[in-house]
Amino acid sequence: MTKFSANLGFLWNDKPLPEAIKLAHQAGYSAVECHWPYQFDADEVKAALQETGLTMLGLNTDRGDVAKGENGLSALPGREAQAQAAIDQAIDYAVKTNTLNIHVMAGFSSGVEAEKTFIHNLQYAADRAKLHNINILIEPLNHYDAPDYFLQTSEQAKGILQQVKRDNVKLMFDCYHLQIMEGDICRRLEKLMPIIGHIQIASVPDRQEPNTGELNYAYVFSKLKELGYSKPIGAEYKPKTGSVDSSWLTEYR
Ligand SMILES: O=C(O)[C@H](O)C(=O)CO
Ligand SMILES: [Mg+2]
Repeated sequence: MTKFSANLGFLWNDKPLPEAIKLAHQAGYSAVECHWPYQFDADEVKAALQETGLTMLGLNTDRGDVAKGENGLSALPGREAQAQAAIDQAIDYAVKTNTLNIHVMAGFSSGVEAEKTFIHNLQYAADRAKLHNINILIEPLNHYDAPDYFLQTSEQAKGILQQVKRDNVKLMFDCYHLQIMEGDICRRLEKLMPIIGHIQIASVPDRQEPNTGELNYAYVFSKLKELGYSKPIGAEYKPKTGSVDSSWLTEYR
């Protein structure tokens, strides 16, 4: 049976996070994940997780000054202090809510110095997260939604992970972004499985319910089953009608 995690950055994101967790549980999700939970009291989030029995699979580091267009800090040379403060904040929240993974956001940058900075900040994050059994994730984003984002492909991510040299830093394989940037999803899943920490889905190209669009997720899920992947898959999509309808879940379970 394929299990799914509700991404509460997109699903029920008009509700307070503790309420969204309960709605995800009622809708039949096996886990939850979020984007930036920091405005919500960690104790209340933890209580909702305990009440529902759901696990929070992931949260993101702060993006920086969003009004100025920032989308992460960890690959920005000269911003190490802020990037590491964002990592500390994420670890603190993850510890309080028993969250399993932290997505360290790179930001808009490019070049050798940006890569060195990203690797250095990832090592900082990995060593601190390890003390709490938390994994660090890095995620390539597609160049339509996040033009000039530092990390754009799984090949680039693999090279970064080889240089970071920490076993608790993994790839967040978002099928939506990687279908747009590289395609060949099933072969890539197979090849990259040893370094994959979490998988996310949405339809391509509209980023809506996964049972529409150019990617055949029934086939992708059968491939994941064949590969022995049994963790919940992150449903990170924008509901077509604006309100969440999880009836697509029954097609894949
Ligand atoms: O947009 C995504 O795919 C993400 O997973 C995210 O964490 C925010 O950029
Ligand atoms: Mg994603």
